[in-house]
Amino acid sequence: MNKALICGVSGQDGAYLAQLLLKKGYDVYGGSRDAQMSSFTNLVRLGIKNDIRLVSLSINDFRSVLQTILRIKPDEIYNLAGQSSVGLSFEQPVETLESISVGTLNLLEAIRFSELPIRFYNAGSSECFGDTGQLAADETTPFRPRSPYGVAKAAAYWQVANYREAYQIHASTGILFNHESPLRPERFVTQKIVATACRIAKGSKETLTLGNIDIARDWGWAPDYVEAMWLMLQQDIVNAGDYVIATGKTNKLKDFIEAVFTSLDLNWEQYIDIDQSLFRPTDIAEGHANPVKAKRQLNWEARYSMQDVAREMVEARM
Ligand SMILES: C[C@H]1O[C@H](OP(=O)(O)OP(=O)(O)OC[C@H]2O[C@@H](n3cnc4c(=O)[nH]c(N)nc43)[C@H](O)[C@@H]2O)[C@@H](O)[C@@H](O)C1=O
Repeated sequence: MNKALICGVSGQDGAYLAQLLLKKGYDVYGGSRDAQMSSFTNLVRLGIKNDIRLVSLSINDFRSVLQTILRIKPDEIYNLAGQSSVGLSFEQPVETLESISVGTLNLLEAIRFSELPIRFYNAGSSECFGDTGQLAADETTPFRPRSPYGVAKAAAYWQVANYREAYQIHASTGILFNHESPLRPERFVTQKIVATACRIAKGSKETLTLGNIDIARDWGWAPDYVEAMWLMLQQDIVNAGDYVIATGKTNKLKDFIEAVFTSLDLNWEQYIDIDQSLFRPTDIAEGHANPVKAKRQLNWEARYSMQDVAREMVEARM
């Protein structure tokens, strides 16, 4: 039986990936900073909490990483741990850099030290590209991050690339564009919109207070994206590398808002408030992606459009 260790199992992607690997027959170990204290609500919601071997693991602490790897001897490690909010990274830049960049380095260094044939997936991000204007970013597009989060993800990306070249480790970074689901917390804009709209539809007298709604993103469906992570680690070592994962379609945030409110028979323009304090010091105006390498190499394609994502998220709440 293949053994997989998911670092950051309590988050949206960790939970869906655990579900996928269990279905594929893996023995799944789930790492979380304090496994005794965490309630693992996402795992409970998917009904898989009791099927996962939960372990306390702080990827910022090399001793903790090394001991865990030597004890479990996993075939595959998925690094989904660390700060995930771009907005919060402006408030907590040091924690962001440490949890993402130092955390990834600790994992790579422990894999190298263990001399085990472990395959490694690293959660990268389209935030690394920064603003590419109308250009659809692919694996050759230079990074110009515009947030502490993007800077930290870019550093982790280069660490992975270096360990792959220098030590022939089977290591890949998935450069994932935005991907959403009912497990998204309200800190992210899609769930904030869906949760507020659903409350209004049920009679709440609130407004939806947002920051910059003139942005555009490539929004996909998280359960689709965890399949791409797994596929990267099933490649021959020559194809271990970096992959842009996205739908290839960009939508305005206003279109997402409209899709959600219209599905609830509401006119969104009546309920929106703009709060300048929610604007980020620097933001990405539009994100465009070209995921053709993933299609060609992994035979992976996004199945859900932005409209499908909006519908599924609303249905899960109503
Ligand atoms: C690829 C990338 O994807 C995600 O990062 P994100 O794109 O920052 O996601 P978000 O949902 O926080 O913001 C999207 C956009 O929406 C704008 N926006 C307006 N008004 C509000 C608002 O009220 N809240 C929030 N959160 N955003 C707002 C905000 O300014 C930004 O332009 C993470 O998964 C990350 O881990 C990741 O890697």
